[in-house]
Amino acid sequence: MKRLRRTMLFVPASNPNMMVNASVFKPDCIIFDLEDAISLREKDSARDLLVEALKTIDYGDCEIFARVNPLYTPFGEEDVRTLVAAGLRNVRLPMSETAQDIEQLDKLLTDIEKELGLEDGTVKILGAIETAKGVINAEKIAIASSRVIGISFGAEDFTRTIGAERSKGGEELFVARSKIVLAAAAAGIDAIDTVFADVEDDDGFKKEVESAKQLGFAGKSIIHPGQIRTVHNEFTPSKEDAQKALRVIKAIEEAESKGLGVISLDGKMVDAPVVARAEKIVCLARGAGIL
Ligand SMILES: CC(C)(COP(=O)(O)OP(=O)(O)OC[C@H]1O[C@@H](n2cnc3c(N)ncnc32)[C@H](O)[C@@H]1OP(=O)(O)O)[C@@H](O)C(=O)NCCC(=O)NCCSC(=O)C[C@@](O)(CC(=O)O)C(=O)O
Ligand SMILES: [Mg+2]
Repeated sequence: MKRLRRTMLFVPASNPNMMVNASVFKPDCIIFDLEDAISLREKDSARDLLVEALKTIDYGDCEIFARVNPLYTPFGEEDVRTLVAAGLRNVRLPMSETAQDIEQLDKLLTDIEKELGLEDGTVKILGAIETAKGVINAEKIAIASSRVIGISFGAEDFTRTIGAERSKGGEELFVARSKIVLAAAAAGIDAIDTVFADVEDDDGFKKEVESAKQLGFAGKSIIHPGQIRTVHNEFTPSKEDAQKALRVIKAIEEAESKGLGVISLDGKMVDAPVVARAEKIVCLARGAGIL
């Protein structure tokens, strides 16, 4: 079954309280952060803490990622080596700007897997795109390695690199968000939308979540457990939609057995794209336990 990545909750890897409690809130994914939420002084101690957490805490069904430091920093390679040895299987690479950035990580992972006796390709990559250059290269980043299971958008750094302020309407983000969705769709991987930093602005957050769904993202990076419910509500089909999708699939199966490829159901045409959409709804609904 396809993994749901509706919510990816950032948790600073220097905060034991948050690290222990993160899965209680039931995000689909947890991203332990070693990059921007961690000061230079704490880089080594946060990595050590995360190793302990990976070895000792049961995070249940949550998919675990670590946002390592970029490989061009003094910390990146050490982060990847130490954490994979401790059991990490998903690396989020910040500041992914070119296919070469992903290829460099891919090669490092191949070496580490060999050293640890792991199967080649065990560790997956999520390419975090957060600069103008990264957005321009999104298609190449998305297909740079078979390890890439998704690409994400980081609007805080992106607006900085294009010299814009982040606005409530998000006009400055529109092209980049769409380009990332298209690149992910063409590669057959997930696109994950940006964080929304104002944890007290519920209305603004809801609008941004709605537009993320409308644009085609699979989910959203978030920074606070209070943001989980809004995202899950938007990205989970209702029971009614799921039942309707099942009827569509059943109807087309019956039609196909009679040699028909297109039919009418409740006065609406059902053809291949409608069926594909219905299958996606059923898949999401099953993953979320609705069906
Ligand atoms: C914002 C705040 C400080 C507020 O803290 P506060 O303590 O005031 O919040 P409260 O409301 O008081 O918390 C109530 C209870 O929830 C617990 N609780 C809160 N947050 C929790 C959490 N995340 N995980 C588990 N537990 C949590 C808390 O421990 C407390 O538990 P308890 O004491 O037991 O009651 C906090 O949330 C936080 O640190 N967030 C993560 C920040 C972070 O990681 N930033 C980096 C990633 S973005 C970035 O880098 C930009 C990017 O790179 C992105 C890209 O590229 O994608 C780009 O460029 O765009
Ligand atoms: Mg960033």
